[in-house]
Amino acid sequence: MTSLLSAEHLTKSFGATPALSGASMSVAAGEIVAVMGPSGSGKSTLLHCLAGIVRPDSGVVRYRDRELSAMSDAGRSALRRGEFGFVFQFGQLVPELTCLENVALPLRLDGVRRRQAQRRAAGWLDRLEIDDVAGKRPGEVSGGQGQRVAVARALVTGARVVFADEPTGALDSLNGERVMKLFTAAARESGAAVVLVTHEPRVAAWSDREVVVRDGKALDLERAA
Ligand SMILES: Nc1ncnc2c1ncn2[C@@H]1O[C@H](COP(=O)(O)OP(=O)(O)OP(=O)(O)O)[C@@H](O)[C@H]1O
Repeated sequence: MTSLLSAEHLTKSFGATPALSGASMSVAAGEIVAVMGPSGSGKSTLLHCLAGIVRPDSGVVRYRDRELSAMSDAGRSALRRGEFGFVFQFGQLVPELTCLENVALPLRLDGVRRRQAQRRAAGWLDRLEIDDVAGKRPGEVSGGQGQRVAVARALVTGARVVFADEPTGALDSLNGERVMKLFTAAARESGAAVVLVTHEPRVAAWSDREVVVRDGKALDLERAA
């Protein structure tokens, strides 16, 4: 399978602490990949390098035909805005905006007119089964609803890759399952690839493939069917 996004032999240290020591992995278009491994093994650092947030000390990150590791900060920011979406453990929604406005925000930043942005945002809220929270602010909704808003916001611009770092880490298992079910269905429907960092096998079970990170190295595992 040709890869959409790949990391080859990444190394990254924070001071004297090595976070990555030769990590490689790849993601195909539309594929959902879970990145697993013990605490401190380098999962988040690998995700941040793949997403162009952190520049590795050595090694190559490629997205399509572009080498992220060789791009300027401005070039990587533009790529992130245009092609990538993000979901973190705590949704990181803008508290002053309604849920609908939060989902519409990336479109508004891209210059889409308010009415059209809100219409598209409403479609995503509907797809994630949270149209009832459209007019509420993030502080007025449950953790699971907030994470579904964050998923809608990550997908609304037509992102080709969504990076999710412990997206269900703050939820109980029932809500976590619900978020993963709707998240993976929405990503598959829009053809977005997902790179999902998680500790939890139940969350990883929603992926097509698992990559295990240990001591800063990544091991690609085929999912045992
Ligand atoms: N910004 C930073 N400054 C200093 N050290 C860091 C930084 N980010 C990560 N590290 C260190 O790099 C190593 C890998 O961290 P990373 O967060 O990538 O691991 P992780 O597998 O995602 O951990 P967890 O599952 O606990 O979130 C750890 O030893 C961590 O302490």
